[in-house]
Amino acid sequence: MGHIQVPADGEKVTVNSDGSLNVPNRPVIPFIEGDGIGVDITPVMRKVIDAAVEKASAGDKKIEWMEIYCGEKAAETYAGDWFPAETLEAIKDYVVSIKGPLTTPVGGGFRSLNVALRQELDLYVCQRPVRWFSGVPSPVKEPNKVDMVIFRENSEDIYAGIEWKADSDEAKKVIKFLQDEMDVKKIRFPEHCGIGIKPVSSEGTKRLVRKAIQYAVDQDRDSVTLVHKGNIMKFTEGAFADWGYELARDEFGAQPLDGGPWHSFKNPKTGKEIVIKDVIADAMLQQVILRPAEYDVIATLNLNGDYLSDALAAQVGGIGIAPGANLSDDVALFEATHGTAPKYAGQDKVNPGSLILSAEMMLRHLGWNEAADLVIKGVEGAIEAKTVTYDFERLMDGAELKSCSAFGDEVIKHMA
Ligand SMILES: NC(=O)C1=CN([C@@H]2O[C@H](COP(=O)(O)OP(=O)(O)OC[C@H]3O[C@@H](n4cnc5c(N)ncnc54)[C@H](OP(=O)(O)O)[C@@H]3O)[C@@H](O)[C@H]2O)C=CC1
Ligand SMILES: O=C(O)CCC(=O)C(=O)O
Ligand SMILES: [Mg+2]
Repeated sequence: MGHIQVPADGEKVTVNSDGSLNVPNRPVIPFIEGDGIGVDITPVMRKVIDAAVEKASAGDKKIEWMEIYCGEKAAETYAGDWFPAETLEAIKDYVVSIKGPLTTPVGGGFRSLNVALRQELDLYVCQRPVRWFSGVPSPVKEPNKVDMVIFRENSEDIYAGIEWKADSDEAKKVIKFLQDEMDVKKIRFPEHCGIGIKPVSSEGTKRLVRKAIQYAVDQDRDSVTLVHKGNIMKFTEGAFADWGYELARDEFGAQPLDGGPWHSFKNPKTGKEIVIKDVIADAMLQQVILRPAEYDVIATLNLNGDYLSDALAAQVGGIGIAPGANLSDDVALFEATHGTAPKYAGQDKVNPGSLILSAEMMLRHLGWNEAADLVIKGVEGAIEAKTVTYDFERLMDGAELKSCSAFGDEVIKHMA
């Protein structure tokens, strides 16, 4: 049975044949509140975005929010169904949505609903910009040099969820197949061994790297770095780098630099050189700390991208201020990088910045740039005034501690 209440006054965002969006003045935007701190941050995000849209359009435009359900609230609403089909349909049908974080149990229990949403909707790009806002406390000396955009592959890698528990019939069968038919002798302890499979394809890699390079072209960026662990996982992570370079040559006319492996090509829009390079994932984690100015757009596989997202966020103040988007060729689902932070749930305490900035990305995606600019102005103003949530306050001298909702009000105040 349906539980989604469609707002009477709104209209759908639609996709034109060239992929551009038709955005009415009162678009219906589905939102998932989210588990844990979702109850705190989602209403604050909505209030901030409504204020920005109203101010930017002098009241001509308004988002018609439509609640859709996934996770704990879905289980309550849909008699135990954590992942209602109606929710998936709405995200597809309404084209642009936003979600709070959803809980995933560790070890046993159900698979990640966040990952399932990305897979079911083929939201193959996870785009996570990482930039510093002046005044945000950071553990590094020059956080202003961090300005990177992660393009994390969202549909493949070990996140595909092809794994079997140790001692299960399936794990035993796969191990026996590997030993008997593939001559595999390297499983160190085959008796009680869990098995996971890591699919990485040419198609999956190329569609992700294409988006990353196109972004570098459109946004006048200097480089795209392919991050991989190809020295160890040659046919998955190594192939990711090879296919990335191949795509850069075939579709963007990149040529090897000094005999390779790095490549470069001229940005057709600016005439400036864009370098395509690759770095091995472990080295990358120290490079981004020691030499952040050398990295710009990053294209990487699913697990590397997950690790890099939180690590890079720490350099610019933590995952309280780390936004993101999950994108297919036509559907967009915006979400913060962080999770449900259960110990803070319902306390009106955490930083709503990540979800607010995810919504800021959503406003730009809709073409509502004036409203997006106001959100940035408000966030910058609230941080500069040192009126911040606990995560920043504990690291800043002379800051005034604000609750989650009071920080949202500060953001709105500083839009003026
Ligand atoms: N996309 C999604 O929906 C995601 C869901 N998850 C899920 O969330 C659950 C909890 O995961 P966990 O590993 O604890 O990671 P979380 O990201 O939920 O929290 C880890 C820590 O990050 C800090 N943090 C997170 N969000 C904020 C915020 N808004 N403001 C300030 N600080 C914040 C807190 O640090 P401190 O303790 O220092 O204050 C918190 O304890 C798991 O079920 C996990 O699977 C995880 C990531 C993404
Ligand atoms: O799905 C989850 O529970 C975690 C996902 C995650 O960490 C991420 O997408 O960054
Ligand atoms: Mg993560």
